[in-house]
Amino acid sequence: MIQIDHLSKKYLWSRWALDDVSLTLREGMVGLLGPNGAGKSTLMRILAALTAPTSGKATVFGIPLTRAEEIRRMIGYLPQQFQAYPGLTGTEYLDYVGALKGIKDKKRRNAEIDVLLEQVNLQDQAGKRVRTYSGGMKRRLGIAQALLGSPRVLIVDEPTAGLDPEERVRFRNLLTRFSLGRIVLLSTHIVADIERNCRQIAVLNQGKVCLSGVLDDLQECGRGKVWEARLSEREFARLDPLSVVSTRPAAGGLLCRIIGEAPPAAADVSPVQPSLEDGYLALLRTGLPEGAAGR
Ligand SMILES: Nc1ncnc2c1ncn2[C@@H]1O[C@H](COP(=O)(O)OP(=O)(O)OP(=O)(O)O)[C@@H](O)[C@H]1O
Repeated sequence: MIQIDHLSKKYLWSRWALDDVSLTLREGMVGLLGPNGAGKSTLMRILAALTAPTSGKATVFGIPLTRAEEIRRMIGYLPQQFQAYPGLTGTEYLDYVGALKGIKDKKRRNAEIDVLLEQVNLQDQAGKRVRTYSGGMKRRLGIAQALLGSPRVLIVDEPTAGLDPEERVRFRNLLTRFSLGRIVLLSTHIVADIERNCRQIAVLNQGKVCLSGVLDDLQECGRGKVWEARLSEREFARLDPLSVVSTRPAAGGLLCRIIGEAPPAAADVSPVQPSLEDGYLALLRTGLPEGAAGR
């Protein structure tokens, strides 16, 4: 379990990147959602013992962040801007990381690297230098280095950025398998990345936790706030653009999915079931529904 108590972080010349964050993260996949600048990467770097908080504390399986070496040995981390040495081959790079992670036995290291290369679908490129890899291939190498050594906690910062749809699905399945009996903390601003496979989610906005719970809690945030309206171009022009989730052409104008506390002013409007993404957008735009506390 990861226990986070009143963590705050302020960078020099910046507003609070994290503002009194308290969360309990349990075994399984945990999705950390939030818009750009919400504080996701900052929270992850703090939990990986790479940045110190300004105030507050956290423990990872009972070990406080102040025991940084122990924390780092327990955690696999894929940063948002992952870089590997360009002159090494994929295998050489993983071998180097494996040695750093304390896998001393060369045979064991090689065996683990072979399995990982296959899991991230890099086995055919493993002998080539990293400088020749595409962005998606580098990302997959980053995922492999984070999984190396089977850490008890895996922290992956926007891991699917730059992956094609097929690799995205492969990666999601890999993480789900890996999360059995471990904590996998995955940050994203793409709701589809956390659909189905996350047991727990937390939503950050402007450094604060605005929801901690399960996927249904997020979907509930959209209840009574999602509308489908057939609009003329003139009606559409009067809408707040931020309230429109999607539009498609329809007879006599546009069919729009709209988020708002009240239905849009239009003749042809009906309420619709919120999707998970609607719930997320409604939460960011209109806040928690009345009486909701998350868990
Ligand atoms: N090294 C830094 N120095 C100063 N300010 C920083 C630094 N790193 C992050 N910030 C600021 O802290 C806030 C949170 O940034 P952070 O990168 O943690 O957000 P994020 O949710 O990961 O965003 P994104 O989804 O865009 O990656 C932002 O306002 C950002 O500008």
